[in-house]
Amino acid sequence: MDKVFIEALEIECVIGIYDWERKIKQPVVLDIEMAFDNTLPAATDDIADTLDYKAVSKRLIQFVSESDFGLVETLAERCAAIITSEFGVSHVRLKLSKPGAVRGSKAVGVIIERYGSK
Ligand SMILES: Nc1nc2c(c(=O)[nH]1)N=C([C@H](O)[C@@H](O)CO)CN2
Repeated sequence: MDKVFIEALEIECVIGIYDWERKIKQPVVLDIEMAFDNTLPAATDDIADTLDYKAVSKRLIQFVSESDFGLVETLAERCAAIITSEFGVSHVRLKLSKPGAVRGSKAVGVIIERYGSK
């Protein structure tokens, strides 16, 4: 399966279940793999025939930076839903990391895979 990927997209947002976390912004990092067909854009060399990683990144930056969920699970699910519903992606694997959330770890978070209707 061909994939477009976005690696280590860091975005600041309100995220966390504790009172002190509701008052600050913290970074989350997204690693995303999205199914697509590489053969058509490779034949036409036209951005209109592919999944534009810049457009996906801009949409997620807008959404995540304005979000204020408690759990990383909720934020990850909502990001995956945007990718499948708004960009017509048939399969997405999304890793959402929260660096520095647990002392001694590099990051914690969730990895989810979701399928779109297309
Ligand atoms: N599975 C999860 N566990 C925890 C979460 C979470 O979002 N999902 N969040 C927290 C706190 O917000 C933590 O990140 C603060 O350091 C704890 N466990």
